[in-house]
Amino acid sequence: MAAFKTLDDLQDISGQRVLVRVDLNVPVKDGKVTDYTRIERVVPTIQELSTKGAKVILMAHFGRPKGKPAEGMSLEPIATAVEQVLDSRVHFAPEAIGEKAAEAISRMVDGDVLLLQNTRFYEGEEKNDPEFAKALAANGDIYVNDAFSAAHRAHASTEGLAHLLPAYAGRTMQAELEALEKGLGQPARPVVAIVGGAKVSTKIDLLQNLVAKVDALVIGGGMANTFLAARGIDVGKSLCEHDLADTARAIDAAARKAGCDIVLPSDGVVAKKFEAGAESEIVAIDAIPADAMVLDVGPRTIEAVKAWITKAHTLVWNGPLGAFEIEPFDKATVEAARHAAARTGEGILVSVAGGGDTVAALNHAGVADDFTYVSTAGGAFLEWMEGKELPGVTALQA
Ligand SMILES: Nc1ncnc2c1ncn2[C@@H]1O[C@H](COP(=O)(O)OP(=O)(O)O)[C@@H](O)[C@H]1O
Ligand SMILES: O=C(OP(=O)(O)O)[C@H](O)COP(=O)(O)O
Repeated sequence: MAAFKTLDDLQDISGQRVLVRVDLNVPVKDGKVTDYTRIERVVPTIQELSTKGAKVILMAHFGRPKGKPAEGMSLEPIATAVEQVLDSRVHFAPEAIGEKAAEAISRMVDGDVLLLQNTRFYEGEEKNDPEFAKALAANGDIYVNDAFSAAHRAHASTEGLAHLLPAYAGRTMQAELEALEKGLGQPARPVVAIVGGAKVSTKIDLLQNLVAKVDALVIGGGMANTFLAARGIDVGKSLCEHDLADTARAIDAAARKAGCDIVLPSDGVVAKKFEAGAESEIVAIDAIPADAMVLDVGPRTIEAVKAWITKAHTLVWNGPLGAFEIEPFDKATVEAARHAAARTGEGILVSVAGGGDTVAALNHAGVADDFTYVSTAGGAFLEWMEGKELPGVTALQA
């Protein structure tokens, strides 16, 4: 890994405006943050810069608002959550660029912390538009990227800005890369990956290379339905991206070629509604009712997943096996997590898990501290595992 500058290289920054890219894309339910891990992980960088007298200007995205303001995706409530964790005032600017942002920044005194509005409220962010990056850069003297979990995105705030201002890696960016290298640089075999969750279209391509790196790929969550459908199974109303059937088949073929076992659910827990208290039943995977959706893998699959964890010496995990936020659909994720934690405790398994919701799921299972390493990153972690370049990291090395 080519070196990048870190906060150790930043001397005498009192009064400087430091634009810090953080990942505040945290799980939220009924307007409340349900897992603070991502916020907690950026505290060291914020505090270090603030203590050194910098004006700390946080940039982040929240959700996928598609380039314009969207209801429920303002970062304003997240500023309050950051404030709680930091235990000191976090100001909020209702815009990320332009007059309102500049005005809020001009009111900052040394050591202040301010959060800018969701960068994805602007088309230029995801397009990595140089004009948008310039508009962001106009409000800063220095750029720090502490969002490892968004480093797989070549966006203006994660990549473009690094070319416009003196650029440094934050403490979390640094710690994540070091920990992943230490845990997974030379993984002991067998290596088992578990991939689940809901971000099917953005993660499915990663599996094509991942199968060459692991001995078994266990697929659960919404991701599994797309593979099952590609194999001709009727998944009813389940979360499924039918247009990705060819991609799923190509991954199946790549796995066969690489000698990687693909492990798909043999049974599922289905319900007609995705809500607490919804009636659910366990069905064989080829007997999913047309009007129901699979919200968790079933007990036979849980045993198969646990058997793979037992065989493994290294486990990489992104994406819950089911919709763990709602009982009883948390069962598979909780059981697999507890089993992996126990094997880790016995010194048999190196377990590395990542992703905003995956971390929340491990916290829900009460085992986040029992894994070898828990990354804040999901997609970025998988891309790192694949050996792909992460644009947000590469830009810091330029
Ligand atoms: N079978 C399923 N159907 C619908 N949603 C699911 C299913 N399994 C898991 N999920 C959802 O996937 C979400 C997490 O996915 P994702 O964002 O990809 O994970 P991460 O944030 O850890 O990278 C959770 O909110 C969970 O409810
Ligand atoms: O939550 C994130 O990624 P993750 O779900 O892979 O952990 C990051 O904030 C990136 O978000 P994105 O996948 O909408 O670009």
